[in-house]
Amino acid sequence: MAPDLVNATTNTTGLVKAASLSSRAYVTFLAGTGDYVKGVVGLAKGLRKVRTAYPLVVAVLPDVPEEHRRILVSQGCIVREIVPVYPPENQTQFAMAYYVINYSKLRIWEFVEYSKMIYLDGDIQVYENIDHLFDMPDGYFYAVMDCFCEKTWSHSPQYQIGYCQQCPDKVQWPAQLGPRPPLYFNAGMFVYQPSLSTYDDLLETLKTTPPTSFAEQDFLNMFFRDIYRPIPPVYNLVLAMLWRHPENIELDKVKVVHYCAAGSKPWRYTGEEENMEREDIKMLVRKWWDIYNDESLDYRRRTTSIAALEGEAEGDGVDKLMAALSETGVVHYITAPSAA
Ligand SMILES: O=c1ccn([C@@H]2O[C@H](COP(=O)(O)OP(=O)(O)O)[C@@H](O)[C@H]2O)c(=O)[nH]1
Ligand SMILES: OC[C@H]1O[C@H](O[C@@H]2[C@@H](O)[C@H](O)[C@@H](O)[C@H](O)[C@@H]2O)[C@H](O)[C@@H](O)[C@H]1O
Ligand SMILES: [Mn+2]
Repeated sequence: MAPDLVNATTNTTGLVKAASLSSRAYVTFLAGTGDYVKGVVGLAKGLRKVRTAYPLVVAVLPDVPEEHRRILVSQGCIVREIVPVYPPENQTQFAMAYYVINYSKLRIWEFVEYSKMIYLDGDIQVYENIDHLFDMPDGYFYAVMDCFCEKTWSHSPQYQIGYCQQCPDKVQWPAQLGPRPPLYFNAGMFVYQPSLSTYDDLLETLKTTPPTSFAEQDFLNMFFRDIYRPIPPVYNLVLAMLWRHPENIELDKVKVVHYCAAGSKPWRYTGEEENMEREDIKMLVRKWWDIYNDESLDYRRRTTSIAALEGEAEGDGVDKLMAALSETGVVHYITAPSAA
């Protein structure tokens, strides 16, 4: 029988109590056979560097190759295959053609073994611990407000009149365009609660919602409009903010960087696209690579096998074993396979 991994904590009476799986986790999404897997490896190592208490779940589409899945498991990720989600038949011109696969992100509402999750795009890096976001009040959808000033928004009325929610007083929203758009979040990072009823509602609603330029990001903004609560941009720096709204950003306070500006994906960075020659962009790309290349951040499963502990506790029975266990606090131990 294959050994099974358990997390165990020793409580005050020293009894080893198999802890239920932590009901919180980070989650990201990986599709395709390309190089986004580097983004996810970087994210896994970055979360380890900031010593998060929670695992990283990776929702993978069926087209993600076995080799990529193995790499993610070797970096301590929990790999979960999901079935793709497609929007209803449409002639929509997505801002980026590949955005159509991003609707598959909706599957993460089905991960109900977790009570709360923080979703992070694979092109995001976490530079300071953000575990405290899990403690925010339940019942809301937390995310950072987006910016409408990049060319990717040129289809929108906001862009055409020069309105952006990041500076709502710069260009007044004209009454003839109807009510000002509700606050709009970037869907590269959000705090949410998995729920089967919400999941079913999302998929049902999707069937009758005409797709729009920003695909699942637009859809999620519409769906969660009533419970969306903005959180500060330090939790998801949409890079364009650096040149569109520098007055709203204090770079040295940023905890999470979202490499979503054209040409900013660190693993594809050439520095040729607009704004990519900026010193702050070069510094952020270097920071990403420093973590990606840091072998000390690679995952090492601490396997204190029972056999090894029993060796230490030989002749002293279970209490010595408990003592050995409790010294190390939480241990990942592999139960020795049965002799049979
Ligand atoms: O070929 C792809 C494209 C996208 N993604 C995932 O979908 C997310 C959203 O896409 P992207 O970040 O490129 O959108 P952006 O934030 O740049 O608009 C990525 O971060 C990845 O997690 C992926 O795995 N493979
Ligand atoms: O599928 C739609 C995507 O829309 C968003 O990306 C956009 C958006 O942020 C624009 O505002 C920016 O101008 C643009 O650069 C950026 O790519 C999310 O980051 C991504 O996760 C995903 O939801
Ligand atoms: Mn992204």
